[in-house]
Amino acid sequence: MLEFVDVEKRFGAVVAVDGVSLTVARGASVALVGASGSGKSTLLGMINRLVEPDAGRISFDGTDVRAVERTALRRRIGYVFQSIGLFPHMDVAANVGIGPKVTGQSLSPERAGELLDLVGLDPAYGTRMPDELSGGQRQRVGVARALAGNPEVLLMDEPFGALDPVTRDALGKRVRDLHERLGLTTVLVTHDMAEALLLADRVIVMESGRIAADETPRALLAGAGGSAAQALVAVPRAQADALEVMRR
Ligand SMILES: Nc1ncnc2c1ncn2[C@@H]1O[C@H](COP(=O)(O)OP(=O)(O)OP(=O)(O)O)[C@@H](O)[C@H]1O
Repeated sequence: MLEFVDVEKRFGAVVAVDGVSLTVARGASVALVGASGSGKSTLLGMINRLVEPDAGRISFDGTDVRAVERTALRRRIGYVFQSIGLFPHMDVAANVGIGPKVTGQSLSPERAGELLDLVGLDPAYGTRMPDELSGGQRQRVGVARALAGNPEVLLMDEPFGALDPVTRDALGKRVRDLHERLGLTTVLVTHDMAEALLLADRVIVMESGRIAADETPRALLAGAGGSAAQALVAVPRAQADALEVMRR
């Protein structure tokens, strides 16, 4: 579904993405993890042309993304990010329908309601204004908005970063469920290795713009992936061990 071939992106002297080659199969659920500044968001943003590479090629469903018009590409690729950026003067239903509206279509209230239901929000929230929602509810609206164009791919950049742990867990599970039900190909950027291990089928660890490891959660938990990956896995493992000791 997605292919990167020798992709490079520089910002002045900084090499944000340094010769990445990668394929993502249709239906895969991939997490991108790594330290701050390792190039995760830049790599993600090149898929829907928020960021243009300096070298290399990115294909979506077999076509070079540069050959696809940006609005057409973004209809097929839903995008959710941390500061979700709902339009404050538009109600929730209008915010959910903003993508189709940009391409000259309109979303019926029924469809907006269906999308809200899909992300676990009461369809009656469609008439609320964004400032009448909690942070978690706003993120759910962001996911509904990303799904409004029936995308094949869902890109998520730290979508749960600002949420409390309980809401974060619930929304993570909901997104994983939607991934299955809608047959999406999902790429999730997260700082949280535990989240990556629990939600994705494949975990890619970025380090200084390169792929340091590309493993299944099971392989990572069994010790694969090298030192950078294992340093990240050590954090949730140590927490789980500490809790287990307290329980005894
Ligand atoms: N628009 C930009 N202009 C200049 N430098 C940028 C820009 N976007 C990213 N960078 C730089 O590129 C590098 C990679 O940034 P990127 O945001 O991709 O990392 P990240 O792994 O997603 O980090 P974080 O986890 O903190 O979001 C960093 O050094 C960053 O400062």
